[in-house]
Amino acid sequence: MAVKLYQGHSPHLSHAEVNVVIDVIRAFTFAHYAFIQGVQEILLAGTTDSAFQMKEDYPECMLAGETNGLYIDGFDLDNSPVSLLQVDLQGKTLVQKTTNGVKAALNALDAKHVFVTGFTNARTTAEHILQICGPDQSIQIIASHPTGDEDLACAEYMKDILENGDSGLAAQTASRIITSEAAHKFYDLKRPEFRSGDIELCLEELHTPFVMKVSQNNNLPRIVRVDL
Ligand SMILES: O=C(O)[C@H](CS(=O)(=O)O)OP(=O)(O)O
Ligand SMILES: [Mg+2]
Repeated sequence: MAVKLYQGHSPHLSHAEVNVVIDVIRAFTFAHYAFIQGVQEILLAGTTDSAFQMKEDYPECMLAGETNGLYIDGFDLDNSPVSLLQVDLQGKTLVQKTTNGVKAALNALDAKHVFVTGFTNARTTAEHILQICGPDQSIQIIASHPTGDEDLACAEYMKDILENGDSGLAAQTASRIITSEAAHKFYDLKRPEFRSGDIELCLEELHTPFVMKVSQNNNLPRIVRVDL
């Protein structure tokens, strides 16, 4: 199984059997918790304007996301997984717009299967890929933060599972996440808009029986839940 790692919003990718886009802090941890809270699907928006356009086209949907990590005026939700714990999203459609993960996912659609995950669903996603891929198939893992270590650590963790069947890197990966540059602001008391609880959720591997796959129906990329 050929597993290659990339970093950034738009690395030069070949066509592959599988692309996995990683965003630990916080886009795809947020998405994971949204599915746990019952969301139906998550449309991917590359810009704030396109998110508002989707809201016009689909008035029932809810807008979620951030600019520079902060809530966007006119959105229903920000990009905080903690904020979702009290929200019932049963049957809802979200539109998600974020700085790194969503952009990288929109640039990684040229593959037979496209998955997204944070650390919370990384092992489940890697084990699913082992089930669906043969030994000669190509897998590309994209760490979406252009310079951060959190997504790269998670990508290396998944690569280890894919190549060695298991990984003893979970604790080391969690340590790299919590000490990453992107995590610092969540522990800065001068920045109350960032909650340390978000990082705690980003660090906890969950054992939920589904993966998050990007479907490209009618040219509108969306994350859907695939039950295992
Ligand atoms: O919302 C987030 O945590 C980040 C914003 S920043 O890179 O930390 O400023 O966006 P994401 O697309 O989830 O990495
Ligand atoms: Mg991130």
